[in-house]
Amino acid sequence: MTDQFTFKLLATDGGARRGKISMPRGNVRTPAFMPVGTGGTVKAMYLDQVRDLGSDIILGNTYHLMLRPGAERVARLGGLHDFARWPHPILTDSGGFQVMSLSGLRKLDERGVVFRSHIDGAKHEMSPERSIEIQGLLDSDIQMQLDECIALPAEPAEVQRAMELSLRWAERCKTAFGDQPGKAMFGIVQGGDVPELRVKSAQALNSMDLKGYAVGGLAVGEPQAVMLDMLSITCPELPENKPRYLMGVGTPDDILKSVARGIDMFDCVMPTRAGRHGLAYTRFGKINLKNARHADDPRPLDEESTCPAARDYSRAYLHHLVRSNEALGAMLLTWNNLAYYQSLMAEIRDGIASGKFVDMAARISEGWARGDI
Ligand SMILES: O=c1[nH]cnc2c(CCNCC3CCCCC3)c3[nH]c(NCc4cccs4)nc3cc12
Repeated sequence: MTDQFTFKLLATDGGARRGKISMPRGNVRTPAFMPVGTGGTVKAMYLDQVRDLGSDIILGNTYHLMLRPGAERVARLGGLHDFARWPHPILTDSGGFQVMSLSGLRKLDERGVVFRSHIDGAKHEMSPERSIEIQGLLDSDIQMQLDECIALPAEPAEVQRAMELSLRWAERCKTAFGDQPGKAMFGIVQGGDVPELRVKSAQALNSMDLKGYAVGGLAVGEPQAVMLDMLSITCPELPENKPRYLMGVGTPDDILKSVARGIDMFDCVMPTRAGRHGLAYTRFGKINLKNARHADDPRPLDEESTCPAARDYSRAYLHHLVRSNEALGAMLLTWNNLAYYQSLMAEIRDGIASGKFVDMAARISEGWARGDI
């Protein structure tokens, strides 16, 4: 048990890192995949299942929770951990990214973002200070700075403006967060696909001596090669004794290639959202259970999996559930997908610890390419 927030680098293998984040509510083995818990729940899952799959930490969704049921109400009810019955670490985002992608009428300026709720149209103001206050009311263990993430491609001048605004907001978030020993506030590196802006953003955040660093502004429409190039430029500028979180990433292939470039933490809606849309992630690649070719297939998704959803149900049955829009279809495929992602992360952690990351990554990628699934 610890009352501090610490990161320990346990092993490296090329650019890949094996580490451990220690917090009062528990430890996070890195590289880690963080399931997205939107309204304090990972959709279509019980949180006990999420935990049993090997998830050390989940994401709380600040934008949704501040609108409904409200951050002050969650605080009155004891904070998000008690509210959702998840006693382990929670990382909350600032809410800013979803304001930009979910809410209607919005205005962004130096003070922050003014927007209308997509639920009832009510007007809300989100400043860096208010975002940190909300994340504190949720009793979040890792809080994210408010930032401005712009879609790519974008004009370099626009990339620079958003990056410099995000740096000023990082300072304000650091001040608002203050000194909370068992918790962390992570800065977010911006700079789009412009190398010198990425370096400038990383170096400026570095000098703020934060407890962790996210790489933002990626997986927003650019090709994977551009994303990977930006990681190769950004990660070396970040302190090696602090965790690095690549926001919104990604596919299993994205994760393998990003771990190889020094990333420790990932979040992505893909495994959960895809599960609700009939898509199964397996070690043989993706399988779309909506496809009629599965209608008579008695095989499970993966008979060697330890996850019942992958091992015990025929593809024919899963196809039937998905085609009939049965809730159990979404439940079983979400369960399978998160189990696959967490098994991939466990294999990655073992590969790094045994100095076999490159061979392991090659073997995993060949499995996806096998086809005939
Ligand atoms: O610079 C960024 N700053 C802040 N957030 C970002 C996010 C959201 C990460 N997941 C938040 C979760 C919080 C809890 C609820 C679910 C989201 C990104 N997601 C992506 N790509 C995936 C994308 C998803 C949608 C459009 S692009 N790039 C991102 C870049 C940034």
